[in-house]
Amino acid sequence: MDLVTKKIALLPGDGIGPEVCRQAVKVLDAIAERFGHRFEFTSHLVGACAIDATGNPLPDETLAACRASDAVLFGAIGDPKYDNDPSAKVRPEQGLLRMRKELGLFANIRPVTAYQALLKHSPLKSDRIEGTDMVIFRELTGGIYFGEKGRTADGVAYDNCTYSRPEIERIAHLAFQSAAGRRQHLTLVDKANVLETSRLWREVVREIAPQYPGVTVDYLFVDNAAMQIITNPKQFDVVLTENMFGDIISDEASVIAGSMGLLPSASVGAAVAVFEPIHGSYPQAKGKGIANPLAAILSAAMLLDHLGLTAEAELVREAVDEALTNNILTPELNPTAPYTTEQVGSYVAFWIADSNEQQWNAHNIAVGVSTII
Ligand SMILES: NC(=O)C1=CN([C@@H]2O[C@H](COP(=O)(O)OP(=O)(O)OC[C@H]3O[C@@H](n4cnc5c(N)ncnc54)[C@H](O)[C@@H]3O)[C@@H](O)[C@H]2O)C=CC1
Ligand SMILES: CC(C)CC(=O)C(=O)O
Ligand SMILES: [Mg+2]
Repeated sequence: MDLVTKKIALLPGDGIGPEVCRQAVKVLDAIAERFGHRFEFTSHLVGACAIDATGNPLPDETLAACRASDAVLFGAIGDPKYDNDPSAKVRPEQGLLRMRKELGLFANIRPVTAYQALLKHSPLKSDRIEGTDMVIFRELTGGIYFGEKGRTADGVAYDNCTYSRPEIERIAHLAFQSAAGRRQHLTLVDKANVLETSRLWREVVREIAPQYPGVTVDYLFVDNAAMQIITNPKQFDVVLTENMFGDIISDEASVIAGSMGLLPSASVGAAVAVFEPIHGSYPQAKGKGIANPLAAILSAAMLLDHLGLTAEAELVREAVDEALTNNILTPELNPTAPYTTEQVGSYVAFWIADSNEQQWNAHNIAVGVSTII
């Protein structure tokens, strides 16, 4: 692979967003150093910090910077002062939703893996989850999150859910293509026994299926899917679903990996792609050094894949596996001998920088290297 120069827009956001983003940048810097690439980072406001500074959760400058970049790395947005004020008209989440809409990020791809080294930490039985390897394709710019919403004169609240054929078709094709390159199995999760939008999803997916003759298609109601994802996750390969169902079942699926701090995602569409952990701003953890940075780091690996840097992405994943295997884990996974957000990031970065030299003691590296890198 030739050496590359890439512009990466960083949108760290709120809460733990900046802490986990910092670790992902450290890891990308280690990749650049090792392979001779150049990643040019610029940082921009989004979410509550953007409201505080400008009154707008997605300033024009931020959107322009995303459009001018080769890729975007996003942390998380959200702040309790808005979560606890239902009457707030301007909210951090509007920044994230508008960014997705403006950049046309119609597909959010969320891989879920049961890591061998973490099976023992899972609240789920190992034999149920061992070998799980699924990817959730969540529609990201339609459905109830984007429908007309409001209150009527007599105080009734409403959120409309709409989907058009083209909105379903474009993500369904991506999901089918993914399934065709994996285990040839696609499950559409919907609520077609009740919702008209879900019936349209089934109709469209049924029409498209013959274009992918090798792929077996299953249809599952979302309530049933929520149960089966936990009790029998190995049956799933590619899961295709609408915006809100995908949001909910992917948080649930993070229990299979072991933590919300482990699930990365890629949001893709027509133009620039955004890479973001699936978790939120976890405000209770802000500044405490307890947030798991691996979801952000694995999102950076997806970013590398997207840029065509597959060997580099693979090295990041190897380094993460190494951290998991050596118990270099934040407290939600390792409460008795936890490492900090920064130590976990440093361990991964150090392993990338020096993975041919594996003589060192894992603990010393994680503790010592944080002052070096
Ligand atoms: N993409 C985004 O920016 C998202 C933003 N939000 C916003 O985040 C704020 C907090 O929302 P919550 O519902 O509490 O969701 P959250 O994802 O921030 O946290 C939920 C729970 O997941 C765990 N968790 C999350 N990230 C973790 C990490 N990196 N390491 C270890 N454990 C982790 C913690 O137990 C936490 O209590 C809200 O303002 C919400 O609107 C929520 C989800 C996504
Ligand atoms: C603002 C929310 C839709 C964010 C969220 O929960 C997510 O994208 O997973
Ligand atoms: Mg969510």
